[in-house]
Amino acid sequence: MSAPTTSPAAPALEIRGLAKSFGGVRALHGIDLVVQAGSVHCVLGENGAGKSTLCHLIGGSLTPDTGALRLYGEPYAPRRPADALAAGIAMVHQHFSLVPTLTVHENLRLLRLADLPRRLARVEDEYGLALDLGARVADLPVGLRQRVEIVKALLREPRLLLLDEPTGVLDPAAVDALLTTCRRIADAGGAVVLITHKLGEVAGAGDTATVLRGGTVAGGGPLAELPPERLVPLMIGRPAGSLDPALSGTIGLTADAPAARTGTVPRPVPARTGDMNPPPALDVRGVSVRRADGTPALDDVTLTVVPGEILGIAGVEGNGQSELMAVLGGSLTPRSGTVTVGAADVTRATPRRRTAAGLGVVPEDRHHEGCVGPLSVAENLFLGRLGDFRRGRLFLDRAAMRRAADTVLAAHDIRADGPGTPLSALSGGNQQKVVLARELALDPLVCLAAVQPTRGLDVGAVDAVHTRVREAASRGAGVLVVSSELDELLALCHRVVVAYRGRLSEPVPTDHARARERIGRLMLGADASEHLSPARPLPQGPS
Ligand SMILES: Nc1ncnc2c1ncn2[C@@H]1O[C@H](COP(=O)(O)OP(=O)(O)OP(=O)(O)O)[C@@H](O)[C@H]1O
Repeated sequence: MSAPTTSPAAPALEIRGLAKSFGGVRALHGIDLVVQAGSVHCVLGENGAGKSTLCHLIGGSLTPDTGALRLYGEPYAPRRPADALAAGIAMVHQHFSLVPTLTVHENLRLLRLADLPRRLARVEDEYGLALDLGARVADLPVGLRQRVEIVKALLREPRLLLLDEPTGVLDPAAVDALLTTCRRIADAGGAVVLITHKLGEVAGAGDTATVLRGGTVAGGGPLAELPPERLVPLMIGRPAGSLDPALSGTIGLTADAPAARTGTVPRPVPARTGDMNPPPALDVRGVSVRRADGTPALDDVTLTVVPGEILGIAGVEGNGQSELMAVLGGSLTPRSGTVTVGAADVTRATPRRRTAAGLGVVPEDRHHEGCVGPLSVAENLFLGRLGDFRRGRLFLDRAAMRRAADTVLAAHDIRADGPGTPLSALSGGNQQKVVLARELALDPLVCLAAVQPTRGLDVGAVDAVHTRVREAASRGAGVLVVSSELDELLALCHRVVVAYRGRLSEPVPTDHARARERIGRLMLGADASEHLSPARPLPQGPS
C-alpha cells in the first residue's frame, strides 16, 4: 500500500450528495460518506441497498448523476476505471475478472506492471498471500481464485482498496487472512472500504461503518458505538431479535451457533421404517471422478439423503465438493457409480431430465451456470419450465408468466423493477434469490442440492432462506447443502458429512454435543481413517 501523497490530514475519501439512477430505479441518492486514512470502513446494507453501485461509482465504472468525491483532499471525478487506477484506487469485485484459460502468472502479467516479481514478493512478505503462479485459473477452487483477485489489487500498491463482498467464497481461514490484510493496510496508513453482510467481519476488522438502506444512508459511525443489535435494524428495518437465534453464528454475531440452535432444527422424517417408505431423495453410489492430472477428485463416494433430511457437506474447499456438485448438476459425468433422485437414475441425464426427476441444483458459480443474465427475471425464474406458459405451438403467454413471476418476486422479497427486468440489472443478492426461488419451486421437488445457498444474502434474506429450506424438507424433499461455513451447516442441517481428499466421512448428527469439534477434526483429516473407504458400509438415514 503506497503512502498518501496529498493533504495527509484530509480523509482518504469524502463523498457528498452522491446520486445514481438506472432508468426509473433510484439506486443511490443523497449519499454522504467519509473514509479516514488509516481505517477500514465497512459498508453494510440489505440486498439491493446500493452498495455495489457505490463501489462502481468510486471505482469509475459508473459515473454519478450528481454529487462530488474527494480523494485525499483532491477533487476526484473518475470517468472510467483507468482513472480510478491512476488515482491509486484498486477494487475487488463480487465477480471474478480473471481469464480462466490462462495461468495465474499470465493473468497477473496482463496488468502490465513494471517490476512484477518485486511486487509479488512484497505482497507475499507483507500479507502472507502466496500464489501458485503456474496453476491454470480454471483449475483453482473459487477461494484461491479470489486470493488471486486480491493479490492482483494489492500489486498495484493502491492507497484506497475497495472490496465488494470479498469473503463470500472464502473458507474461514482465508477470511481471517483477508481481514488481517485489511488491518495491515489500514495500520500502514492506507484505507479500505469493505462491503460485507457478515457482522462478525465488521466487528473483526472495521473501524467505522456506513449502513445503506433503499439507496440512502440509514446510519453509521464508529463501530465501537454500533454493536450488532444497532446495526441489524439499520440494515433490515427490524430488530436483531426478530431473526432466528440459530442464525447468529452464520452472520457472525457469535462464535458458537449450536447453543442457540438447540430446538430450532426440526427432526427429519424417519426413513426406512417399513415397506411403504419412499426411496431416498438422493442416492449417490460409488461415484468416482478423476481430475485432468489423473488424481482422484471423488473416490468411490457414496451418499444418501432421505426425504425430509437436510444433510450438509463440510470441508475445506478443494476436497471434491465442487466435483460432486458438478456430477449432480450434470456438467461432469463420473467414471463410475450412479446418481439416483427418487426412483430416477440421473447419472447421465440431461439438465431437463434432472429437473423432471425433481432435482433442484444451486451451483457454485451461479453467474455462469445458475442463470442467464441477459434474459428477464421472469424467464430466469421459469427457465426449463417455459412449456408451462406455452400458448399454441409457437407462442408464450407472457402475461401469465409475468403474473406468476410477480407472485414469486413478492413471496421471496426479490427487489427488481418488475419481472421483465434483465436479470443482470438485479443486485447480486437478488440474483441469488432468483436462482433459489426457481429451484425451490420445482414441482415435485425431490431433492435440492445447493452450494452456499445464502452466499451474498443479507441477514434478513438468510433467515428467510433457512426457513424455506426447512419448509421444503418438512414437505418431504431431501436437501443437500455444501458449505465452507460450519456455522451455517450446524444451524441448518440434521447431519453433516465431511469431504476430505475426495472421500466423505460418516454423518455427524448436528445435535450431538461435540458436533463442531468432531466435524472440525474431520475437516483437518485428523480422523482420516473414518472417511469411508470403498469397503465400508453405506451410511443409513436418520431414524
Ligand atoms: N445496471 C443496472 N441497471 C439497472 N438497475 C441496476 C443496475 N445496477 C444496479 N441496479 C439497481 O440498483 C439497486 C442497487 O443495486 P446494488 O447492486 O448496488 O445493490 P447492493 O446493495 O450491492 O446489493 P447486494 O447486497 O445484493 O449485492 C438495485 O435496485 C439494482 O437492481
